[in-house]
Amino acid sequence: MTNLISNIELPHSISLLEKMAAASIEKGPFTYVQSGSGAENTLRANVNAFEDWHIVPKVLNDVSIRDTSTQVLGTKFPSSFGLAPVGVQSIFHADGELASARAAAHYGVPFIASTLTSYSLEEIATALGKSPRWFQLYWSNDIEITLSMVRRAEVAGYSAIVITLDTTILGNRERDLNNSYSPLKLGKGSANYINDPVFQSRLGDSSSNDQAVIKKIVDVMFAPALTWDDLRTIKNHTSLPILLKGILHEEDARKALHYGADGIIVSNHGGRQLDGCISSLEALPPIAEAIQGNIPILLDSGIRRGPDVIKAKALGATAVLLGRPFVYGLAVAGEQGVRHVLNHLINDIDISLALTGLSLMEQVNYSVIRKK
Ligand SMILES: Cc1cc2nc3c(=O)[nH]c(=O)nc-3n(C[C@H](O)[C@H](O)[C@H](O)COP(=O)(O)O)c2cc1C
Ligand SMILES: O=C(O)C(=O)c1ccccc1
Repeated sequence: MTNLISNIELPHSISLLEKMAAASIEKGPFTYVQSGSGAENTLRANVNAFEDWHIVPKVLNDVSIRDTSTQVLGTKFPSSFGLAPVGVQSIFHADGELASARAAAHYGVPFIASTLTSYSLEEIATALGKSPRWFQLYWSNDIEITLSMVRRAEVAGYSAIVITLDTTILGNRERDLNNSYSPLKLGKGSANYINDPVFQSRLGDSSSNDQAVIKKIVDVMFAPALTWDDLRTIKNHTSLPILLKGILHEEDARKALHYGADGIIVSNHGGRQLDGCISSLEALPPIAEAIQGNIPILLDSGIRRGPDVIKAKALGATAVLLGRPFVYGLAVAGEQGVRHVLNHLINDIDISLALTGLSLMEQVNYSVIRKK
């Protein structure tokens, strides 16, 4: 790995940073973060969807003092965005999630730790100190492993569980297949399993055989047989709020309400799962209509700049999550690179709010946006 760790000036646009990341790390991991599934139609649609909406700014509103924050289930999002769960971050930088967690903590930006991390959820919690954190659960087909991870997340101070539902199986990522690149098979997303007492108890004699451990993780990590009724199990075993990630259909938004979800995340996994599926921003308005303000709605997939956050808020999102951009910062310069990306977006969001003619993010609504 050849991360550029120096005092060089980092660029103030994500597309330039993406190019630097491509030059900083090997082709396999770079393609892993950049690519989407199939023809990458949804990957492109996620970004392009923001061009279908225009902000209609207002003037003479005294925007001298501003507040871009929002609250989601008792967690403060200082700039209305948090970091999306991204697994296997040690393929981008040796410090992996510890670097991105420290950068998030520096700005008080909420961090969502994936199940498939390179460092354990406890190590990530230590890197975060008192900074806000949620745990993203890949519900295992072994329910005891699932519940064990939820218990560990509670103990380590995670204040919500995000259950990702769009990954019943992995999407068809052609460019990764062409590179024969699979971080999981390299054992890069194993930390939460090998540190789990229930998972360990499942290993028996094979606990010292790395390949056997990886195979066991791959065997248990997803649960394609899951149904809505299974959500009751988790609600019976934790008092933490539950958010459902990967909702795109308004009927599912209604079901989420019916089954007692505390929040939803409108997401297509950054165009990495079903290619050809709807962009997150296009999916948002009917979902906001179905939810009627009953529970918070987060959105990810395609957020790159401050105006994107204004548009998502105007169409009904409470807050948004950032995926690839912070990973590009991580690949280029570790914690400092992630800090750079966060600082840049924090400023861009503040500037965008002021120039929309509003002083509070909570004032952003449908009246400041128009469809092209
Ligand atoms: C390298 C990479 C790894 C990811 N790993 C996970 C994961 O472990 N769990 C999860 O729920 N989503 C995962 N995602 C999806 C993100 O949480 C998020 O939905 C997506 O990146 C948002 O789109 P954006 O990259 O356009 O911002 C991953 C995304 C990337 C790029
Ligand atoms: O790549 C992903 O989108 C993802 O969710 C993931 C993360 C780590 C390992 C395997 C899949």
